[in-house]
Amino acid sequence: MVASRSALSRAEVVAAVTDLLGPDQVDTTDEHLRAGSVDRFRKYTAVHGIFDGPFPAAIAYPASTEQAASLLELAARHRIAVVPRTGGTSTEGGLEVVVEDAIVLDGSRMDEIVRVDEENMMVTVQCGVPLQRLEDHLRERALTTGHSPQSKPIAQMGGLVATRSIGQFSTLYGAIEDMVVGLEAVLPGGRVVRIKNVPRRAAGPDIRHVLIGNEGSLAFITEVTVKVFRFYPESTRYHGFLVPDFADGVRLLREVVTTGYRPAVARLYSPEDARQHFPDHPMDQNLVVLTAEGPERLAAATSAAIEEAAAGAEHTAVPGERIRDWLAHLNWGQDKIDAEKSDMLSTSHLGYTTEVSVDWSRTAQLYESVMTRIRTTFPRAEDLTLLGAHSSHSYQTGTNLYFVYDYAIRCEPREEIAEYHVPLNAIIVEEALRLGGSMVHHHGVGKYRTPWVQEEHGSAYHLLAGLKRAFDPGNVMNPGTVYPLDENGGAVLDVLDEVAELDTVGVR
Ligand SMILES: Cc1cc2nc3c(=O)[nH]c(=O)nc-3n(C[C@H](O)[C@H](O)[C@H](O)COP(=O)(O)OP(=O)(O)OC[C@H]3O[C@@H](n4cnc5c(N)ncnc54)[C@H](O)[C@@H]3O)c2cc1C
Repeated sequence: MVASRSALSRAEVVAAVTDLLGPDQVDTTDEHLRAGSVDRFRKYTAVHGIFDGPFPAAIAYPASTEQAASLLELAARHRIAVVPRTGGTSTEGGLEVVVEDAIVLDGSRMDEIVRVDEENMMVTVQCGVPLQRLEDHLRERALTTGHSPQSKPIAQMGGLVATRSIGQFSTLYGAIEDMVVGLEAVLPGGRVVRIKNVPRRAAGPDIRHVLIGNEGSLAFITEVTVKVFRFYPESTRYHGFLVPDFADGVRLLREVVTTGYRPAVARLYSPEDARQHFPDHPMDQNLVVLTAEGPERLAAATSAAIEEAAAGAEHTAVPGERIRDWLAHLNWGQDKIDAEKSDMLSTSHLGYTTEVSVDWSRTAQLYESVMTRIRTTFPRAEDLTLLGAHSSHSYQTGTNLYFVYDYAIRCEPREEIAEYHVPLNAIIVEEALRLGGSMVHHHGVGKYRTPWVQEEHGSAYHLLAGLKRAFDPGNVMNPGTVYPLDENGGAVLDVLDEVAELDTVGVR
């Protein structure tokens, strides 16, 4: 916990925010402030009503970009910490409040679908539009964003862009950074910037990327324009293959993707992970899932290529309908979140995930090394009830690994994070970095992966640090997220010399 650096008292912060927005747009309900001090990284302690603070002074709901700008001006003037939020599905501590008397800046009331431009194939929305609502709106016009993260029913466009999210059909449509055409955001201090919507340009570095993935640590995203695609639901083909080894599955995914075909879904599940989705899944087999969608002839050709690639590998086919029915229920709405809460309470058991990425040649090695290290070195390994992984997003050069771990909690609820979640997360992150991969594939750095962010970027941390220096030198925006926090509430911006040295001699 870090003390507020504002000269304003907690009551004065609340009064100033209420003066700006009016009482209907400011929430100071104790219960909401407590819940708003954490995210799903602390879902187990939260369900037990354990909140250790600090608690925000207020949750502010701007109704417009102008109001968001005046809030950020106020925050900069008085050095009040700000934690941006939209859908609230964050999993890595991005919403955790670590500085006293902060303001949670909640964009969920900025929820207008501003414009569907069918001619130029893009849609402009405010940050608080839930992706599901946008998709429903587009599907009525036979269009889609192509974005389908599992949190689609709840996550909102501002957060989806701010975290560099990715959806289940990423091999075909790309991740959010491939979809964003232009944006509007408010910088610390209240300056509004708009990045215009053009198909492509070569006017210097791509400034969209200053905002995409900033996790609220540099700016508050108020409006987003994303591409839309024609939607062809009737042409989709579903494929499933059981393969004996995880490495066989990696080879099959690589074969399909690098041959030049673009399946929509391209996934590989370890036996343990597959079993949680298909209760009769054989424990000596891994599951590869591929789908083909798009215009009929393209989907047919992709489907044929998938079958051809599978024919070159030892496998047992899974009926396509099984894959179709399973995919239809993969997303998480509020119903599943609520069911998980009551399960956690009644069973003292939960599941978490850590997602990383690595190149093709080291994917199977990373899978094996994490599984082995957790089984042999994690002191509470006997409490694990599930340990597995899947690859869910593949690229020309490699893929991601999404480790899943469930455990029975045999300690006080308050100790769960330190005893289980943090050390398990650390093993996966460390192994990914050791094998030259990235410590985070799509959930964001949040607050819990900042201990490794300098190692992640090496000599290039200088560039990331420069953005903080340029746009938020007072470290008002989401302190402790992406950039490690120092004891005075500032951001740690030094490059780790030993890692930078490895870069310059070409070891990394
Ligand atoms: C069940 C479940 C399934 C998930 N599945 C996926 C998945 O398939 N793919 C995936 O990528 N992620 C997934 N996630 C993670 C999460 O849904 C994503 O990170 C999502 O993009 C967060 O969107 P949100 O609107 O909920 O953002 P929030 O949770 O509100 O915020 C997330 C982060 O972005 C910042 N932020 C929020 N709004 C803004 C803004 N307007 N401007 C600047 N910063 C902002 C916050 O400070 C925080 O750091 C899943 C999460 C859950 C709980």
